[in-house]
Amino acid sequence: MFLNKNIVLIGMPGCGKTTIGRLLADNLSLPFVDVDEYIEKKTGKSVRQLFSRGEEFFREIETTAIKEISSLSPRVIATGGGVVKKEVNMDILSKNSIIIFINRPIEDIVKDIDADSRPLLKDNLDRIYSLFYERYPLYLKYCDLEIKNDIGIDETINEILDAIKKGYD
Ligand SMILES: Nc1ncnc2c1ncn2[C@@H]1O[C@H](COP(=O)(O)OP(=O)(O)OP(=O)(O)O)[C@@H](O)[C@H]1O
Ligand SMILES: O=C(O)C1=C[C@@H](O)[C@@H](O)[C@H](O)C1
Ligand SMILES: [Mg+2]
Repeated sequence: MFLNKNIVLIGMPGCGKTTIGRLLADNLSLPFVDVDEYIEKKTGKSVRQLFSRGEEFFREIETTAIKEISSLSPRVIATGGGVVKKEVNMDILSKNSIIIFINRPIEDIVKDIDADSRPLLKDNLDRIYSLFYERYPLYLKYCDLEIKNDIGIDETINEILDAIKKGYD
């Protein structure tokens, strides 16, 4: 399949963006970029270290990273869970791309998630529910395609590939 657009994955922390993104990129023979990993490589600091200087500090770096990454296409881009908090991020990402919301049941996310490595959830895993209620409408608003990740990873990837082939509507 020939694609000249970026595929951008959005969704809650732990919904499967990185895992699915890597496999999808392999399948489509496209480069894969994970925004959190790009930021860590570029700054030489962990997301947790950057967050310790305040969320706003991290969000500025995130927006710059998104500008840099989306100027190169086509590729598969896995975003950080909070990317939808700034409209400017989504304006940049929506250019020449298919935005896919990976919708994984919150109960499955809670089972898997390593809260200690996540600045917004550390010491308060319950916060994931409030993040979910805040962000769910934003993920829906900004996506071109919503894909449920409620069975296996391979099934989810096949659904994405089918939807892209069919023109995703
Ligand atoms: N459908 C699924 N079945 C089983 N395990 C899954 C499924 N989807 C995701 N996972 C697992 O959930 C964990 C979180 O996935 P992943 O790290 O890809 O999420 P993410 O959206 O990139 O999270 P983050 O916001 O931390 O970047 C991984 O261990 C992954 O293997
Ligand atoms: O959900 C969030 O707001 C975040 C998710 C991670 O991917 C990181 O981008 C960071 O920890 C913030
Ligand atoms: Mg990830």
